[in-house]
Amino acid sequence: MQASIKARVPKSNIAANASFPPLVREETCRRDFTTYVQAAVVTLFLLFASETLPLPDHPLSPRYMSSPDRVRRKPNILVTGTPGTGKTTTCSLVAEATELRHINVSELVKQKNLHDGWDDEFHCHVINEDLVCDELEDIMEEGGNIVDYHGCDFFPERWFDRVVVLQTDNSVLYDRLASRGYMGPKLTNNIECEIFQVLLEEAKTSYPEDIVMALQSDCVDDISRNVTTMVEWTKNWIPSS
Ligand SMILES: Nc1ncnc2c1ncn2[C@@H]1O[C@H](COP(=O)(O)OP(=O)(O)OP(=O)(O)O)[C@@H](O)[C@H]1O
Repeated sequence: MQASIKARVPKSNIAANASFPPLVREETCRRDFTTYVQAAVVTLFLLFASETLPLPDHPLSPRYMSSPDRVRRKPNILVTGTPGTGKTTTCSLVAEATELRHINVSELVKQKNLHDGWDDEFHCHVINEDLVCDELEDIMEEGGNIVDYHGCDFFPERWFDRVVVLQTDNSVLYDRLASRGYMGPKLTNNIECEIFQVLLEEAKTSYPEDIVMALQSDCVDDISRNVTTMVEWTKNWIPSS
């Protein structure tokens, strides 16, 4: 989960330290007792100061340190699944009913150029996962988001309280994607992805199993039932203390 680690470190720190890894490693090996004492004093000072001072983006600043434990007042939901399974339709309905902020990652990537160019074979942008995580870090920490993307293993695990994987019968999905103009490898790859339940496996290996939920999305009734389930869950969600 390199992206998640990187996403926790403010961009400015990543840039500043980008050329230093060899030096840091050497210095670690050479540490003596005095260096440890100095580090402890600096750490204690920063911890004390963090209560009162608006420290800049330092790895020991409150922004960095409190991230994993900060209590969200509203939950974050990730809705994932193969393209065409109904993520955007479902998320926009849930967002309307709950006032969660709908984040369509594919749209965000296009709008903010969070990509490494265009893939001619699959006719899509090549997402830059680090840029996406950096872009979303602060709003995800606040909570109250429903994130929609056909992938899930690069987001930090701590962002989500519930991960929903939408699934669609292969023949239904084939027709849906074909009617959207998908063809060739883009069409077959997505259908294979659905047959082998790639997204469900990815979700189960990336998040605690008890927050991952698979929901069928073959017809309009399924959408309506799934929206009701997710709205109910959101309304009953209790922040962990
Ligand atoms: N359960 C469903 N029943 C009927 N139609 C559906 C269902 N789910 C999605 N559709 C239809 O399939 C098309 C694709 O839906 P949608 O854009 O919500 O999927 P998506 O998973 O967000 O796709 P992508 O990942 O490409 O953005 C839309 O025309 C939508 O109306």
